Amino acid sequence: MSLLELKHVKKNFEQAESIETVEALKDISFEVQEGDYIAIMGESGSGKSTLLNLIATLDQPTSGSLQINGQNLADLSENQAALYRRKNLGFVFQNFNLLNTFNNQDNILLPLVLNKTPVPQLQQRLMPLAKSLKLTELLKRYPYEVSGGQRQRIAAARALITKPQIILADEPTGALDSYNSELLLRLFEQINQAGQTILMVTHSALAASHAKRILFIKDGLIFHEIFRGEQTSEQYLQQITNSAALLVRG
Ligand SMILES: Nc1ncnc2c1ncn2[C@@H]1O[C@H](COP(=O)(O)OP(=O)(O)OP(=O)(O)O)[C@@H](O)[C@H]1O
Repeated sequence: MSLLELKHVKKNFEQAESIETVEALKDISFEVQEGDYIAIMGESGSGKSTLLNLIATLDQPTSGSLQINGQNLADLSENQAALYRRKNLGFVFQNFNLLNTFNNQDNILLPLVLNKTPVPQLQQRLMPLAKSLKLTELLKRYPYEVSGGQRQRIAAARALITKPQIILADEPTGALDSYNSELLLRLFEQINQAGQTILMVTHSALAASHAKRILFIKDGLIFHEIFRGEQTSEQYLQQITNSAALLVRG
């Protein structure tokens, strides 16, 4: 059984100011296996965030189905969906909301505290993650005392600390310089090798080249798909750049 299965997913938005319906997703079908690392690329407005929001149960499809571990997401009540999100999903989104009244360490630990994780486990989970993201020195400081890139790394640590089965990342490196991007992508690779599944929306060919598989979305449809396979990093990056160019032209 696939971890995630989307069948003929369609999402329309009615616009308040217009009689026209926006067909954000027209007919999307694909499967995700446990341990996959998938990048989703596409022009602005092609439907990437809409797709991620449906998988996150933050929105419902107009038609079609989404199943996770064989469970149809449409059958979940609001409470069950909230529980599913907290237990199974980690969100690494650009608009990180860190709490300025908590120091960085408490911000990262918050999801574990909410899950009532036993206190001895808190530090055991925190320390390796803080080390990989080079946050150890910043733990006692407050979010407003660190840089934007550091804040984003803290938000990523908070999303990853529960070891979610699926990580949903929307432009996780969008606001990061190359040093911070590299740290985050290296961590994504490590946790993927350890078995966590990642779906990452990105505009960056370099970020996408860390994924094993890339879906190119155009006008609400999957336009093209590529796999890393046995290619070298250079060959893969070239293939991504060519595919992205095709997306604009095709
Ligand atoms: N809540 C909404 N109401 C109306 N239209 C929407 C809504 N959300 C998205 N859309 C429209 O759906 C289409 C897809 O938007 P989406 O945000 O999924 O694109 P995207 O590929 O993530 O773009 P970007 O790369 O710019 O973030 C766009 O035409 C957008 O204007």
